[in-house]
Amino acid sequence: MVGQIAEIQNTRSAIKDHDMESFSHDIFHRVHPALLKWRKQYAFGTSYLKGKRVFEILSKKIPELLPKLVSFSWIPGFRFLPLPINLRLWKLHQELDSLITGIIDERRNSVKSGESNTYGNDLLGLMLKECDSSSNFTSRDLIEECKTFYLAGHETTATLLTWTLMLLGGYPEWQERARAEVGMILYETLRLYPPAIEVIRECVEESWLQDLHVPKGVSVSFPITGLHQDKELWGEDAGQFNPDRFKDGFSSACKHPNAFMPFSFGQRVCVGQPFAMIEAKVILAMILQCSGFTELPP
Ligand code: HEM
Repeated sequence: MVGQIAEIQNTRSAIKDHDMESFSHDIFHRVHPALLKWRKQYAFGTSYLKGKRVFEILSKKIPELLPKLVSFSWIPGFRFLPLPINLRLWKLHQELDSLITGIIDERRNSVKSGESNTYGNDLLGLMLKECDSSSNFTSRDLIEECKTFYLAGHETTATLLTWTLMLLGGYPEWQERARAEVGMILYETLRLYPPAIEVIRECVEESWLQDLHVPKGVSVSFPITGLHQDKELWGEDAGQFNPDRFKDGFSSACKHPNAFMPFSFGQRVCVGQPFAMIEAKVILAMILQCSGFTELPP
């Protein structure tokens, strides 16, 4: 039992750290050597080990400072004061910028030096082409987009997989069915434990949400977890793990088509959604194929 939990925890830390070397030993090598080629395909054309410090800053170092920063956020102009916490934050941002600039420059230089004749067709290559051909997409935008992708594509899928393994440990009957119905299981996990627990939107014009007045400029938070576990929308078993509710698609799983929104909705819907689902399905299929874990302790 302890071993099974340790396996889940190890998998989480392997996924979370994006330490693809150890991850490959745990998962790829034990499953199918043909899958090893996937280790070479990255959005930024560089190994995750190179991006490790970027991940560390975005998902550990900056979040560590957040509680303190939030507690001072009511002081007008606080973020501009050269206090130790702000200095630390600015330094981390500087380091982040120079790491990402390094990755971008490396790609630019490979074309300049003739080592390669195109920027390539991965995410960074496509963004670089856009940056060179459009005045609307500046080098600053490029750096910020890279940061968004590093952050948005990292913690979310790892969290989804962690909760999926937790739930499969708690509901062993679903481990067998998972081989055929992995999609439903992932959706049900996303419903119960959405990695993004809320989305925030600024109201650009005075609006009414039924009888709730929302003045222009006010930020509105949509609590995704609350929406996903609302009994009025999902029925009395809203708090239970029941992937079967998705067997006929989203529309029949719930009373409102937009009540399931782990990837948000509308114009700013997650651009990584199809990628994240494929990534999660492949990793889960590989884990199920090679792991022997069955039940979690009561
Ligand atoms: C289970 C995995 C994931 C979940 C639950 C998730 C969830 C979300 C949500 C809720 C948003 C909207 C945030 C907002 O509007 O405030 C979002 C945006 C975004 N996501 Fe994901 N995401 C996941 C995986 C990924 C992956 C793998 C990538 C990249 C490879 C990615 C890239 C992005 C980007 C770039 C945005 C910003 C889109 C925009 O503002 O136009 N996400 N994601």
